[in-house]
Amino acid sequence: METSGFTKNTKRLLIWGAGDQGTVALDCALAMKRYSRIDFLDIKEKGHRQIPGHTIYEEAKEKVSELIHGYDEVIVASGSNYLREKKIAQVLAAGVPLATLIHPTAVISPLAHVANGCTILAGAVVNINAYVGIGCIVNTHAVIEHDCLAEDYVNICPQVSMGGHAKIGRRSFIGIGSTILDHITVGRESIVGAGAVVIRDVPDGTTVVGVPAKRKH
Ligand SMILES: CC(=O)SCCNC(=O)CCNC(=O)[C@H](O)C(C)(C)COP(=O)(O)OP(=O)(O)OC[C@H]1O[C@@H](n2cnc3c(N)ncnc32)[C@H](O)[C@@H]1OP(=O)(O)O
Repeated sequence: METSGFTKNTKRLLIWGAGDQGTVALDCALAMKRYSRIDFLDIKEKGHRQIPGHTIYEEAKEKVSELIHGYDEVIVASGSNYLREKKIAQVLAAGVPLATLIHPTAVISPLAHVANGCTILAGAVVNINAYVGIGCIVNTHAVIEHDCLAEDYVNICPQVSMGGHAKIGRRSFIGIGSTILDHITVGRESIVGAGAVVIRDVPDGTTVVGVPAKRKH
């Protein structure tokens, strides 16, 4: 697991995205007691939101690189897998470290791998030999069982359960409360609807819903 050197309350964090995912990231970062200062970056149209105690900087293209260099770590907080990937690429290109936010109540096996830029929320479990790629969201109380793979930029919603050896392809979205049986693969850029039970492999670019999950027409 990469935690980029735990030091209490000394680092400055920039959260890129001040929407719902941004405030959830703030909550997680505060619980970690790792950051001395936490601010936001977002586009102006959304900028009427106030988050007391935290500055929301306007996201102007030409200023992004300069601004993020004023912080020790950046987390990209967007529910869109595409936007997260795009913005993470900008952060990496600027040479600023990505934060990895792991809520203190999440249980991560020391033998699991959580890549940089992930947000792992309260009560989530990542079990032994599981691998979670760059920029994933593992939401509240999701369970990623032993030997699972979540490729880069996956969004795993609250209360999702993945049985052992299940796999989720890059940029897929796994809806709230769904279950992926052990040894099942969900392809890349696929969507699993809320509450679905996935009992067969899902091809790339496919949306499935229901119990058992079937392709949505
Ligand atoms: C912290 C957070 O809030 S994290 C976010 C949590 N949110 C989620 O997990 C939402 C996940 N999204 C869904 O489940 C969505 O319904 C999707 C992506 C599967 C489909 O969305 P859309 O393409 O907009 O589908 P739409 O609402 O038009 O429904 C199309 C059909 O699929 C059915 N359907 C849609 N979602 C589901 C579902 N989860 N389970 C079963 N059937 C479904 C609808 O009933 C409808 O059926 P009909 O044509 O027979 O009437």
